[in-house]
Amino acid sequence: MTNELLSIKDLEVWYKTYRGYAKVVNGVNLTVNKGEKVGVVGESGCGKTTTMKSILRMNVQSAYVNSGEILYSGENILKMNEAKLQEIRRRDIAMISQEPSAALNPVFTIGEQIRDVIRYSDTKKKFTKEEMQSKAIDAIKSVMISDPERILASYPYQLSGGMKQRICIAMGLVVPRNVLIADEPGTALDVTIQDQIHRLLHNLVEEKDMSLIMITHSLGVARELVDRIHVMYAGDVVEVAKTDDLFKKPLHPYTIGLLDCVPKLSGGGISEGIYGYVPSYINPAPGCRFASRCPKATQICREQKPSMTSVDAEHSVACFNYQ
Ligand SMILES: Nc1ncnc2c1ncn2[C@@H]1O[C@H](COP(=O)(O)OP(=O)(O)OP(=O)(O)O)[C@@H](O)[C@H]1O
Ligand code: NI
Repeated sequence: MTNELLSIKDLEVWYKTYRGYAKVVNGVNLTVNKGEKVGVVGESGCGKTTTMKSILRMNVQSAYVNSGEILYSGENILKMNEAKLQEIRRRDIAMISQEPSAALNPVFTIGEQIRDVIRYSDTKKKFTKEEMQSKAIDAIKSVMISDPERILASYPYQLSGGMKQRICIAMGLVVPRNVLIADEPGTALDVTIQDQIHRLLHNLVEEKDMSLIMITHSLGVARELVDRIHVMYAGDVVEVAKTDDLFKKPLHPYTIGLLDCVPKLSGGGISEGIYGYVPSYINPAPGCRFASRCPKATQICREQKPSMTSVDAEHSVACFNYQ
């Protein structure tokens, strides 16, 4: 456990809504080791972004952390003062948003924005203009964009969606950091570009020996990119395993349903997927949140929340009736 760099413990995040609290994140546990690539996989609305935004305390005002800890190098980020939190954001952990356009400021050039990231990464050191420009150029080149000078002088609206997403990656990597959180980079893009962006991210993270938390809907994408997978359903982590083990021996009925959605080269038509949808987070039913959609649900599943059980050293599942 000495290798553990970031760990989320029993995190609960609720949103205040006019109908009452939406109890979205329901006691999530998640760990990332030094240099490890971890995936968080689950369908839309299951709380991936809410969980990830909690790490850097970037959730909207109406989000409320009901309980839990987020330990980074042993210190609880949720309890840090503002100055310490800023330092972590500038130097330790970067997050690439699901929406690149929202992450870039429309009134500043790309160059101005990248130079700001460099400038504030070390407030004691004074970078010269030339130093900052050369770092910015290297960052743009590293994400496979040619003509970096022109790009640095451009405004976000002058760039394509794929370029903006690359710029966001460049901004996340321009300062050496320990952890990169990538929230579905590429969802807004076509599949070929998405794939290129995933590869690029994977290679850059490996080159710099950073840890990666990759959020995605798709187990297929996670399989290509990460060492270990956390499967998330309706605010709960329901299964954690090394990527290969998860594919060889999926245990949770939800994971098995998700795997049916991964397209197979051998064909076999379109799978049925998982029937139903993520339940409401306002006044959620007791018990396992997957019970209403689960082919294996029994009485106990509707009454008690299953806790995480280790089946192997590195494989755990939260289910009363797993395979
Ligand atoms: N500001 C908010 N106020 C109220 N509810 C919210 C707010 N933001 C998100 N939610 C709700 O929290 C739940 C989880 O949303 P979240 O964005 O974390 O899911 P996600 O897993 O990242 O989904 P996606 O894959 O579509 O990005 C959803 O039901 C969503 O409607
Ligand atoms: Ni999301």
